[in-house]
Amino acid sequence: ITKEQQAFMKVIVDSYNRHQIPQDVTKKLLQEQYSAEENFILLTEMATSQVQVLVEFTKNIPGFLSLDHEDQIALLKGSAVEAMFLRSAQVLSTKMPNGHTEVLEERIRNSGISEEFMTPMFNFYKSIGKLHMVQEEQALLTAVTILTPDRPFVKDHPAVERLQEPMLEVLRKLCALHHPREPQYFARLLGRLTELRTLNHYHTEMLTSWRMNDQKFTPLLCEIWDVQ
Ligand SMILES: CC1(C)[C@H]2CC[C@]1(C)[C@H](OC(=O)c1ccc(O)cc1)C2
Repeated sequence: ITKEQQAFMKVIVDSYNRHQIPQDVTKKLLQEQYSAEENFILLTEMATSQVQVLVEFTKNIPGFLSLDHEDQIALLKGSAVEAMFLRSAQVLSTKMPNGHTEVLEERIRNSGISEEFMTPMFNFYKSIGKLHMVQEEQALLTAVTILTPDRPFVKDHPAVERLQEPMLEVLRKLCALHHPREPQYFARLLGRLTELRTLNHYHTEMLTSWRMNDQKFTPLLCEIWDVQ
């Protein structure tokens, strides 16, 4: 990894670590009582703070703010669900003190999300956990996901590709460095991005089923997912 690639990576990793989910959100997971409404409110807080963290992280991706402004919005809206699942998969499979993970899983299971969405979501968490990604890989994989050129309404594809390519190159080198005995590790990481895309569909279903039961989202979530 060259000197400038190291500097490039440091910007992304520091930003990824700086913008963690506020402790008060995760702390509440253990305290609040245990009804479907309470659980939904907690998940709403969690999702809202994850979107805020996503926006901050994205702004620090080298070159992102020099993209066309409408394309910046299109990339954020197009990747929000995937980035959220990626981050919560990492939080769930690594950072959570044990006991938290089970509580969070239980709250997710009892928040009015339909069962058919649960399975693919928890399968994804397990498949991410099994990869034992290091922090740099997590940060870069999230940045690669955000800089996906073929999101809906993106006008200047080549400009996004020019940002994503160096990211992929650094990620490839990182994988070889941290997983020397698994030559296919990088390919497996990118395979997770394909699995992530399927979750977009389930997520839309989940939002719709919540709306049916007249559940309230926050303005930020309404804006990023064009609901209400
Ligand atoms: C862990 C998750 C990624 C999984 C369950 C909670 C999440 C933070 C996310 O919740 C929402 O998207 C969501 C959207 C709107 C809302 O009011 C509440 C949650 C789906």
